Amino acid sequence: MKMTVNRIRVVVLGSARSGKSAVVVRYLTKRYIGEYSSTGDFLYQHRVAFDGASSEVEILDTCGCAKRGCLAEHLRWGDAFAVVYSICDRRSFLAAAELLALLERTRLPGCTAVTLLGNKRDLEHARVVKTEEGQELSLRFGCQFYEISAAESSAGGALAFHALLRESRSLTMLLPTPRRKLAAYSVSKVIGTILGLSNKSVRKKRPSLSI
Ligand SMILES: Nc1nc2c(ncn2[C@@H]2O[C@H](COP(=O)(O)OP(=O)(O)OP(=O)(O)O)[C@@H](O)[C@H]2O)c(=O)[nH]1
Repeated sequence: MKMTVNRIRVVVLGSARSGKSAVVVRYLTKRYIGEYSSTGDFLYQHRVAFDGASSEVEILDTCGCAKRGCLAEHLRWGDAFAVVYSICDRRSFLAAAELLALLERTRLPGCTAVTLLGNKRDLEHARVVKTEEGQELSLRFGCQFYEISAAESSAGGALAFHALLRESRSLTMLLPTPRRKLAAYSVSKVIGTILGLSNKSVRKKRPSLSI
């Protein structure tokens, strides 16, 4: 049987040092590497097969210090979003809440797969964000929620990414093409309005690095 292939673009957002790169690399390679460059965005590409279909997945690991203009581009570029915070850093949790609110304002409701990831679960002794707070936040924004540890295991992150990809693919199939085009146009306009940018400045600029 011939498999159909679709493309899913995932954007990983969150504060600096919340563990975005560790989570992405753990998911893609099953390995944990302690330190990563935080000087720019990284684009990874891989292919996954599930439910009898194959997807070309592009994962954009964003730099936590990204400027607002970059954020607007990222929001427009992505089909699905993983918002990462550290359970040991309340500011990263508050930043995650702001990102979810921004996603809600700039994407058409019900058309975008989003997951909230509370990372560094292995550091229980340093926890400052309760599991219930993550659950409540995800309920408020109607997104998925997982607490994971990139350092400890690859299972939690893999579960979270697969669930995100599955939801994104289902949404793509449900949404007829003309509506998808309309969604992208509207999103670009809304972001431009919120951040005071022209349509031109939020056009996709593809990061150079890929594996
Ligand atoms: N204990 C523990 N440390 C982690 C975990 N995930 C990441 N770290 C550490 O947290 C620090 C930041 O991780 P990064 O993956 O670079 O975080 P980032 O969000 O990509 O950071 P920026 O690139 O600055 O935005 C590094 O020292 C990682 O080793 C985890 O699950 N547990």
